Amino acid sequence: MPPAEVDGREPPTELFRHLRSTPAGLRSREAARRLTVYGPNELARRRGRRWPRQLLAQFTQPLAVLLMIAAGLAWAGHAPALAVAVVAVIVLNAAFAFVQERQAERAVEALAAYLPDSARVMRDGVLIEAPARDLVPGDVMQVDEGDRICADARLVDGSVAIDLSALNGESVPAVRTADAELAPGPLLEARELIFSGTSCTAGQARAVVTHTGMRTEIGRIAALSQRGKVEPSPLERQVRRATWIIAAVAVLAGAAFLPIGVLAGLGWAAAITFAIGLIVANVPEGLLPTITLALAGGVRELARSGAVVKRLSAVETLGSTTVICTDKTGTLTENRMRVTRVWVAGEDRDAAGAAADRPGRELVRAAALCTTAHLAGDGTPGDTGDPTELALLRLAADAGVPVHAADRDAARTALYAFDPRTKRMSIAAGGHLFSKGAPESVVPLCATILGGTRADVAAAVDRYAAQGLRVLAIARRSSVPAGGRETAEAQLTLLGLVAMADPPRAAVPAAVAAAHRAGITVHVITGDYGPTAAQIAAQVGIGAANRRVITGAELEHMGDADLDRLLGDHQEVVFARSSPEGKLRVCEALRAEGHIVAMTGDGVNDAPALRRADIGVAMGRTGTDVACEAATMVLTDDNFATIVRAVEAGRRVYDNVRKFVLYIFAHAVPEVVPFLIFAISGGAVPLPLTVLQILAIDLGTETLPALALGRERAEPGLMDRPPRSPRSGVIDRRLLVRAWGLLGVTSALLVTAGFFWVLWRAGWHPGAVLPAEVEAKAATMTFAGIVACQIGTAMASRTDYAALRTIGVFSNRLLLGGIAFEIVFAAALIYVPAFQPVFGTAALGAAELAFLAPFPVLVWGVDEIYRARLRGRRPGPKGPNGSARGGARGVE
Ligand SMILES: Nc1ncnc2c1ncn2[C@@H]1O[C@H](COP(=O)(O)OP(=O)(O)OP(=O)(O)O)[C@@H](O)[C@H]1O
Repeated sequence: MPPAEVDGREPPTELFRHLRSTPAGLRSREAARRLTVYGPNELARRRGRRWPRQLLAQFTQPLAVLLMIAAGLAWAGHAPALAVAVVAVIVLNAAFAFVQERQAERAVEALAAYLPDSARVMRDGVLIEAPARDLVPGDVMQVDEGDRICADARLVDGSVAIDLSALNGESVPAVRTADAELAPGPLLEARELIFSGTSCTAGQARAVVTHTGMRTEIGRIAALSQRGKVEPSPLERQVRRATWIIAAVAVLAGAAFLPIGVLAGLGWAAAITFAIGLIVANVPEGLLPTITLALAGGVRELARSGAVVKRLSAVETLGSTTVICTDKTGTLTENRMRVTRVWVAGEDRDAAGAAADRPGRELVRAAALCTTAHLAGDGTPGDTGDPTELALLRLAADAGVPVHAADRDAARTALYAFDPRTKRMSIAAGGHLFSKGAPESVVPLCATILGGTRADVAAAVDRYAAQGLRVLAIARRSSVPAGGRETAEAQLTLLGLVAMADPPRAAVPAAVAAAHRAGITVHVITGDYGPTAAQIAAQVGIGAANRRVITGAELEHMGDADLDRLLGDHQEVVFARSSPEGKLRVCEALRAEGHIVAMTGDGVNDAPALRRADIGVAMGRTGTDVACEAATMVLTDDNFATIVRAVEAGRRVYDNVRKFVLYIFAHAVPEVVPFLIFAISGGAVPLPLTVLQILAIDLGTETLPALALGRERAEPGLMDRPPRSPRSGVIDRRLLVRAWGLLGVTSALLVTAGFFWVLWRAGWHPGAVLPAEVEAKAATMTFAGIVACQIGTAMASRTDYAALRTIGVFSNRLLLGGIAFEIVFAAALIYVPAFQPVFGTAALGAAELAFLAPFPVLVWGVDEIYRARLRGRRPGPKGPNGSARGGARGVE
């Protein structure tokens, strides 16, 4: 039987009774049973089908309406075949766009699975990490600074500050405490309650879960999670604008064709038909959904390689990243700390001999007591807590003075949590105060230094730091005066120093080098000590010879102009002992200089900088939920190398979008030129292409190769180029010149040659009237010629700069399949007798096919020459002045 409904405002003992739970939590069998009764702790997705409306929207969007008007005109103009064909265009496009958008949506929704929420709950008397969806009423959960709260609960121990902005829009954190006076009033203001959807910004507490899933306050308000909202990216907006411009040009061109066609002797009805055909052919209606799908493909691929982005547009921003500001611990390094040296009783020892005498044992014990982490098996199934503290607990265990978590926690009478500003933490136990933290923070609070002078301590710190070791000072006080943290953390006795190694991740040096080749500057912003951070930076190749180290204090005193000069100086900087404000300042200074900044962070205090950066990068493993919420991208492996991979994926997706835009644009010229010839000749030349043939190209032969180009692999040299300027549009002059001027004109020449060749062979001369079969054959030659040229264009579009052989002529299987389909489709229209009268085609003979055969190679070849010339002219990316726009060339 499920426990009684509670409102959570009862006193704890009563609440536990009602919920049939205890401060030690539920047994896992009972929790599993409750899960089947209450259902998973999730917010139900909006019910009801959305797809009918989404599908309908495809038909009511402006381009579809434009095409419908065209169909109506065709019908009114007694061209029913054309009207039906245009309606087919509309229906097929809508279906296509609908499917693509659904896929894109699904890709973003699926991301949630990569970032499962979890909570720490007591099960069978042990604190474990469980999926948030498994929480049930009666569970006792622990809430720490930075956690996202995933159920409504009543505090039973401790106190926390809660950011309730998701529920009431109030951005000032509210204090919630277990022993608050019970007072009537609105639920959200109850001082003993915490709510799902809010986050903990400070403190630590335990709470008993009262409501889960849709029964929580946020479930009731039905404010659904915003995660993964699909919003148009700058790229999509640009393409939408371009689509409109092209549609307008097509309509204008169609309208201009009307009088020209009539003058050429077409007659009004035929002229209108052709005008409509031109419009329908040139409106790039399929472009936008294809781009959305390409971005979604990028999102999916990034997620698989460890970078979960929250919106499609991030993929494209990533591609233009110019600066990465990374922290050190866990991102550049493995975050697997191991104490290697200690300084105690005036001497330097290795870890094995740390506790050889009494001062050593006292140091090691004090360090281990001043922790809140748990080693595996010591109250938790796996290691939990700060790796720095785990290293201290392990040191104590290995040195023979183990500190057990349960004894430690029982003995503790006060906890002054780690403060990233002061960089130290303290606890009180057994009448003593124990402090540990950064030496600059702890040593000044010490009245006594055991085993040496302050100068000895400073020398030891620098010696360790120069080896890249992280140094903690450990101190003790034999009394705990009343009066709060500041009074307590004074008059300390320094017991010694502990130095720990945290080796760089294996993949990082190569990733840093790749970032440098790609013209990206890497700054380190870390809480650690300058010389330690500088040593790690040197090990992974950040900063090379002119690496600058700026401490938090120096940054604070630095004026804006000096900071701008420092950052604009083409050198990589290590910001050590940095504060969250410092991080934000560096971020803003870089952005003001026009940089696209990717900034990592993990703590609650990093949230503002993560929000301000172009790409806020949170650490999925060790980062707090608050940081993950604020970030645009979450790394599931916390690895710096993944950021660089994500930049590469962003560049590739952007490149691929350009590839299919190029491909789709290129056909306009060979389609329009034959009409122009017909019109300019005043009808002396037969019509080179029927309207339905144009539509067949647009709809039938072209779509699959275009999609396949969106899946092209990275081009060699992709990461040897400087970052793309964020101001440059996806459709730039170079693209248009290449699409229309080069590929388009070449195709138009070939296609026209084919057309006239057929006429010439039949003995045609200007003004001559030929049999209908000959005219049909000539038009079919134009049609087949355009298809053949588009095959060449597809191959040419596969690379932007590189020669095709460097990526392999046959390496894009999808494209080969698309081309095969294109050929079969075109052949069907040409040879199937039932289609011939509809499309105005006639069978081509061996001679015509032989004439067409070189077309693809010629178009592709011309583009190969163009790209080869481009490569010759472009400054080599690895040249001495590799043109990294605004990027420091730290290491070459
Ligand atoms: N649990 C801890 N207890 C006491 N002091 C700590 C603890 N963790 C870190 N420190 C001290 O605070 C300093 C800054 O730590 P912080 O966690 O802010 O940065 P970090 O992990 O070294 O670097 P990064 O910002 O690159 O992740 C450390 O160099 C250390 O001296």
